[in-house]
Amino acid sequence: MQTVSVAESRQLDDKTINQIGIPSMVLMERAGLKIYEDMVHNADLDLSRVLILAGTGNNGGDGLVVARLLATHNYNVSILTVGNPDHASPDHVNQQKICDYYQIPKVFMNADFNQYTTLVDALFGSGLSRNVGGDFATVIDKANAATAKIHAIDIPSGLNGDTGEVMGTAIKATSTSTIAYAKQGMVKAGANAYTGKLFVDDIGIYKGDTFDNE
Ligand SMILES: NC(=O)C1=CN([C@@H]2O[C@H](COP(=O)(O)OP(=O)(O)OC[C@H]3O[C@@H](n4cnc5c(N)ncnc54)[C@H](O)[C@@H]3O)[C@@H](O)[C@H]2O)[C@@H](O)CC1
Ligand SMILES: [K+]
Repeated sequence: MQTVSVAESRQLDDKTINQIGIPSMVLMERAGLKIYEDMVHNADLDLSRVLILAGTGNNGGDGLVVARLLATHNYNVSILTVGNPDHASPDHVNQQKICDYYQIPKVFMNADFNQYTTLVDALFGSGLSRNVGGDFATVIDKANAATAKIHAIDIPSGLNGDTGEVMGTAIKATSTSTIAYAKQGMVKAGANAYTGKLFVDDIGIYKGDTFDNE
């Protein structure tokens, strides 16, 4: 399986958005659509009650697109936002406004995760930069202890995308939808216990200038 480092992944995202000119909200929509499709076609997941665990960056933004697509297809879905919304990324803010239009229910830190059949891990992706603590660690540990299965977006939160090390604590997912390429750390020995079944989603991120037209 072809893999990239976290830095390479971020460079490819940056090139796609800032040099090639595909707007980041378009990429986020495509990511959310693919992840939604991975989830609805994954027989391992029971989507009768879904909780989106959203950080305030763009990984959380992907999670909010999934929340909206589930809601507009009549799935029962709620959102738990973790972190300071005042520091949310611009795309996350836009996605939250769309979720507000659809009045997708919000729950808080005291939510009982055992009420849900599937948790979507959208806490951190390629932006993870230090060990996980505080509310993020509480939510990750509570998710892992819950009866619900977990579908992770891009990288199981807390897993180091380069080394596969656990940064304090990390989500143990049933399945992971990773964007464009798997990240190097996700294929290291032992990482499979965190990623579960891996889906690699092509969302139009730059992959090179040569095309095979045969
Ligand atoms: N439209 C886009 O820009 C795209 C975004 N994508 C998604 O965006 C993700 C990357 O998004 P971001 O760069 O916003 O980063 P993340 O959403 O991964 O992280 C959010 C923020 O969390 C903070 N943080 C890092 N480590 C922390 C810790 N231990 N405790 C508390 N806070 C911490 C950082 O300030 C970081 O900016 C990808 O993994 C992918 O899911 C992809 O869908 C590709 C396209
Ligand atoms: K994640």
